[in-house]
Amino acid sequence: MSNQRGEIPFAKGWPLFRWLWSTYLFKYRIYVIAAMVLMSIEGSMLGFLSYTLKPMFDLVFVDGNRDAMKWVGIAILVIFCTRGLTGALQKLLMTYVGQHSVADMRIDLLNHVMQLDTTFHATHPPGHLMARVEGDVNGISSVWKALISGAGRDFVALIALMFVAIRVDWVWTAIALIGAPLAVSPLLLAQKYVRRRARESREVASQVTTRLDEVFHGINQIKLNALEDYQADRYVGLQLQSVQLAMRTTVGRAVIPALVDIMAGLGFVAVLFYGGGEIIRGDKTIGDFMSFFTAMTLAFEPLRRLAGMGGGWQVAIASLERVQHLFNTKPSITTPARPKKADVDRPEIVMDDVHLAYGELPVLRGVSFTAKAGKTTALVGPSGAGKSTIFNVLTRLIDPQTGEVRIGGQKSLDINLAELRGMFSVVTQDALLFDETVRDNVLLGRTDVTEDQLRSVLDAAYVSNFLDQLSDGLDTPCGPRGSNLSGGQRQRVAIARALLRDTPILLLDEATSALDTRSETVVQAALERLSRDRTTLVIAHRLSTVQNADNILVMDRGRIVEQGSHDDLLAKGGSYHDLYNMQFRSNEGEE
Ligand SMILES: Nc1ncnc2c1ncn2[C@@H]1O[C@H](COP(=O)(O)OP(=O)(O)OP(=O)(O)O)[C@@H](O)[C@H]1O
Repeated sequence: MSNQRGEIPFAKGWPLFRWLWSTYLFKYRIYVIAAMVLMSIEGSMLGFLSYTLKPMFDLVFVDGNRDAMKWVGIAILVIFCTRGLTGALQKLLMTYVGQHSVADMRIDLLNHVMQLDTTFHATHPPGHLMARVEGDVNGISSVWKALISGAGRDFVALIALMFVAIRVDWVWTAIALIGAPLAVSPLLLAQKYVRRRARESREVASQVTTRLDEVFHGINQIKLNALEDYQADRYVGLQLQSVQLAMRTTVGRAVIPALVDIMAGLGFVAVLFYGGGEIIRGDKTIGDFMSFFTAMTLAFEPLRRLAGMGGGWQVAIASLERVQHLFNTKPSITTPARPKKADVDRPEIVMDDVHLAYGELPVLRGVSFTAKAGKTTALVGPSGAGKSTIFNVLTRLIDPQTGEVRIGGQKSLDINLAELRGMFSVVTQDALLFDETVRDNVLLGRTDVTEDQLRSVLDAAYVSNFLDQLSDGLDTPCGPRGSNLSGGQRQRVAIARALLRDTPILLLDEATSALDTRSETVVQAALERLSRDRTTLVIAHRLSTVQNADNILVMDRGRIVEQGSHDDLLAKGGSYHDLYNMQFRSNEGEE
C-alpha cells in the first residue's frame, strides 16, 4: 500500500529482533534471564508430569504398589505447585520488563519525532505519528511478551516432552513427526501472507487515527459546513478496510496452527498403528504407551502455540519495521558539532542572498537584508510573498538551500540550536495554547518566576484585564488548543509568554491583529515598549501598524523589492506606495 510518505522497506526479522533486544531489552537482561529460568522450570514440569505416568500405570495401577502411589502423588503435587509458582513469578518479571521497555521506546520515539524537521512533520500528519508511537509500539510489546514468556516456556516444555517421548521409544517419536516436512512450505507462505496483511493493517490504523485527529480538531468547521455525514462515510470506509484486513490477518494466522494440527493427526495415527501392534504383541507396556501418548499430547499445545507465535511475530515485524524506519529518519536541522557563541545582548540579523524552495516551488529568491540590533524592522508584502518563511529560516525551522544567515555576528548554522532558538520570542496570529491553565500557558514549565514578575507581564500584555471574566482567573483551563479563550485573549497570553521569555529578538507576525481597537492600541504600546531595546522583526498586513518601524522591507514573490522608512518609501512611489494607497482606499471604503 503506497502513500504520500513513501513505502516503508521490508526489513529482515532477525536483525529487527536483535535491534529490539540490544536497544530495549538488554538493559533488563537480569530480569529476562530470571524469567527464562523460571519459564524453563515451569515448562519442564510438563515433562516430569508425563514421566510420572509410567510408574503410575505400571507400578500403581498394574502392580498395585501402594508405596509407589504415595510418592507418585507427592511428585504430582510438587510438579503442579512448582508450575504455578514459577508461572506467576515469571509473568510478573516479564510484565515489568514489557511495561518498562515499551515506556522507554515510546519516550525515545516521542523525543526523536520532536527532533525531526518541520518538512517531515508537514508530510506526516499527527494521527499517523500517534499511531506509530501508541499502536505500533503496543503491537510490538504484546507480541514480544508472548514471544519471550510463552515461547521460552513452550520451547522448554517441548524439549522436555520430546526427551520423555524419545526415552520411551525413539522410533515412535520419529513416526509421530512424519508429517512435519510436509507443513514447512505452507507455513512459510502463510507467514509471508500474514506479514503483508499486517503491514496494510498498520497503515490503515494510521489513517484511522489521522481521520479522528482531524475530525476532533476541526469539529466546529465540520458542524458549520454540515460535514458530519461526509466525515462519517470516510470513517466507515476506513473501518471496513480495517475489519477486512484484520479478518485476512486472522485467517493467515489461523492457518499456521491448523497445519500443526494436521501434521500431528498424521503422526498420531501412524504411531497408533505401529505402537499398537507392539503393545498387542507384548513388546511394550501400556505404561510405555500412556507415558509416550501423554508426552506427545502435552507437546502438541506448546507446538501449536509456537507455530501460532510465528504468525504473531510477523504482525510484530510489521509494527517493528515502521517504528525502526521512524528511528532511522534523521533530522537534517541539527546543532553543530562545535557551536560558536553569538552576541546575544543586542544581536544584529543579516540575511545574505538566501534562496529557498519547497520542492520545485521557489519561495525565497535571493533575500538579503540587515535588521539592525535593537531596532524594529517590518516585513510587508502580499500574501505568499515569503514573509513567514523568513521567520522560519531565522529560527532554523527550515534551512535555506543557499545563502547565509548571521545572527549576533555568527552564522546561524554555527550556533547551538537550542541557544539560537532561545534568542527568539515568536508571537504569531495563531498562538498555540496548551490544554492547561492560563498560568501554565504563560510560564511554560518555568519555575524561577516570582508571582510579582508574573503579575507584571500579565499586566503589560493586558492579560490581567480579562482574568476576572474567567471562572478561575489565572487558574482557568484554556481548553484544547486554547479553545476556551477568545482569539484576542489567546494572543495576549502569547504576548505575555514573549514578555516573560525576555529574549533579545522578537518576531511578531501581525501580533495585534486579533485584538479590538482599544486593546490593540494598548498592546501595541506594550509591544513597542518591549521591543525598544530588542531586535524586532514584525510582519504586518496593515501598514498602519508599521509606520514607526526603523526599516521596512517590502517583499514580493520571494524577493525584497524595496526597503526604507515609511516616509522614504511613500516618497519613492513604488510597491509600498501602491500597497499603502490600496489599503488607504479600502479603509476609506469601509468607513
Ligand atoms: N511547508 C510548505 N510546503 C510547501 N510550500 C509551502 C510551505 N510553507 C509555505 N509554503 C509556500 O511558500 C510560499 C510563501 O509562504 P509564506 O507563508 O512565507 O508567505 P507569507 O508572505 O507569510 O504569506 P501570508 O502573508 O499569507 O502569511 C507560499 O506560496 C506557500 O504556499
